[in-house]
Amino acid sequence: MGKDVIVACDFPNAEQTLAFLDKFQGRKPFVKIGMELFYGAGPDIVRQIKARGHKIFLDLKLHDIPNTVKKAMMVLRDLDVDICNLHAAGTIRMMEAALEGLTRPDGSRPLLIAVTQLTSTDQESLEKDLLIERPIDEVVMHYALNARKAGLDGVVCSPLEAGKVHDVCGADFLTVTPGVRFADGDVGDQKRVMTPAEAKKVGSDYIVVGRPITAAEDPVAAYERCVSEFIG
Ligand SMILES: O=c1ccn([C@@H]2O[C@H](COP(=O)(O)O)[C@@H](O)[C@H]2O)c(=O)[nH]1
Repeated sequence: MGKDVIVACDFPNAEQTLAFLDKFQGRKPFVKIGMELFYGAGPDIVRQIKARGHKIFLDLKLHDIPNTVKKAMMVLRDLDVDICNLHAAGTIRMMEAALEGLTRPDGSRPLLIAVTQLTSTDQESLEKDLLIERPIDEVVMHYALNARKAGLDGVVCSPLEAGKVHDVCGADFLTVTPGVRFADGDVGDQKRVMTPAEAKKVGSDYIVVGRPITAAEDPVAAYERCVSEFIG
């Protein structure tokens, strides 16, 4: 898998999502299906988008006891997506169990990546809300190393941490980075952000972009702007 822009399709139902993807007329952006769409439209939305030829990152961020996560991954593996994820905070054992569950009887599986610290978290909320009194990038590196130890393929982090994750975990360890905004854009609830051009400079493998594209007056032009800044 090479560098790419993943579009977060945070819509409440299949109709709005498919109408949005229709605007791309023949282009097949890499699609992220998150909780809103998956819970609103059900698993069939994965099959519908896959059948249209898109790659899919299923962003359900599992976080539970190892047995429950393993069993849930055994269900998700049959959806045939390209990337699945979970929270690294669930422990190394939970991540190992997830990997076991996601692996099909023939040995194949989607890529599995771990959320380190949500890009809506900053140093203040880390300390005050979560009582984690270490620098946020240190926490991200610790969770990334745990994910690598568990055998995962990479992490979700801010582009701010992508370079250091590669230094610590290796160039092949994937960095999938939300928290991306245009220089002239609204940050919203995101806290650790970079532009697509900055994410390219620091070596993010994938940028995940939602509202700057989905809420744009011309979503296809906004997508093209991301592609040209990030990939060139
Ligand atoms: O740390 C994380 C993990 C996941 N996300 C998801 O990415 C998109 C970002 O959407 P924007 O509209 O570009 O903010 C969204 O679906 C999040 O659930 C994240 O932002 N940060």
